[in-house]
Amino acid sequence: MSEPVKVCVTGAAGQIAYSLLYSIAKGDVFGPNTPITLTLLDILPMEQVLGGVVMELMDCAFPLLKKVIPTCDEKVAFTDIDAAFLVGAMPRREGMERKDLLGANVKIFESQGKALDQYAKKTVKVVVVGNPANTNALICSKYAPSIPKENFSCLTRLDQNRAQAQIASRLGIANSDVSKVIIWGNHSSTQFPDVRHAVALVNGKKVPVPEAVKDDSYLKNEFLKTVQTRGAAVIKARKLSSAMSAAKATADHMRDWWFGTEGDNWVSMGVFSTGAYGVPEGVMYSFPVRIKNKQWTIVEGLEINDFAREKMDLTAKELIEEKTMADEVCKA
Ligand SMILES: NC(=O)C1=CN([C@@H]2O[C@H](COP(=O)(O)OP(=O)(O)OC[C@H]3O[C@@H](n4cnc5c(N)ncnc54)[C@H](O)[C@@H]3O)[C@@H](O)[C@H]2O)C=CC1
Ligand SMILES: O=C(O)CCC(=O)C(=O)O
Repeated sequence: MSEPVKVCVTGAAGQIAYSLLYSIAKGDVFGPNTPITLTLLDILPMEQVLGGVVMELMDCAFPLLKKVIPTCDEKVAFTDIDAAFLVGAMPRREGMERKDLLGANVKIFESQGKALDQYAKKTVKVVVVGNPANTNALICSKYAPSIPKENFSCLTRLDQNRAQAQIASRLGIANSDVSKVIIWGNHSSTQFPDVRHAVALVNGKKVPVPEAVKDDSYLKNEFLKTVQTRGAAVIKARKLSSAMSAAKATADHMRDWWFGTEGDNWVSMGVFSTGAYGVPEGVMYSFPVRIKNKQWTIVEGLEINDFAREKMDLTAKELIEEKTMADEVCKA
């Protein structure tokens, strides 16, 4: 067996972590032969709950799990880690937009950015889940200048999975028979779920999704709205935000970053924009990426029509506004 991968999960006493820790410890993310040591960060009032999570992890008797360290200290949580799942943040409640969380959550990511900068390996891979995820990831990276910007990302895989599942259900095919769905932009209700380049396997044949669905109006309206507002719909129904699906998507995100994407397939990740597809530089924007040797590259050359351009610009505008607000919060 190889050396253990050192993994930190923040918000470890919360609801997403409850599912995510199971997946990580079982080997779904770093592979079935990779031992893991876990540091679990949460805040002091959650210390007792965190203790319960540690007991349960122990009682699972996972073969790969070598050590579990619960802590409320960022130094202990981040020292020498290889991968960070930054989940810990306040979730929104009914009636709120995710950016309403900026005031409360952005400071967490300023502090954790500084701590990652000081204590984590420079090769650490960071996925930010806590909302507003794109802007939190941007702030975290800003305050960790010694770690390459490419090592920071935010979760839009849940939106990708939602879009994929909607199309599969519409076509009556398996989820795995839909690929190359793209999420552009912010993990918010302005995101642009784009299936113009997506492919469906129908009766053994690969067909472009728009051709298979045969309903442009559905794809431009109902489908878009359903994916954009899925988080709010779950909150309305559960009175709690998505957790199982968020954990599954987080595990998918890091697994693909760790092991790479297959063939010419791509996945969506929020990453630092350097201007691809006319997206403004300096925001964390979700793009289609291919991954090799733990490095992502944005898929080039996809055609952007007027409809897509408008949607992509709208979500970029929101991210620029969030960035300004976040910088103000950090200055205060
Ligand atoms: N990007 C995405 O696709 C998704 C993002 N989310 C977001 O993930 C975040 C967590 O959601 P849940 O687990 O449902 O919330 P939760 O409230 O169940 O758990 C959050 C945990 O974070 C902890 N926490 C708060 N401040 C912290 C700090 N400074 N350091 C470490 N831990 C801290 C809390 O004590 C709590 O245990 C929320 O912001 C939610 O909106 C949720 C679903 C999907
Ligand atoms: O919608 C929210 O604010 C919480 C969970 C979330 O981000 C989602 O379900 O997409």
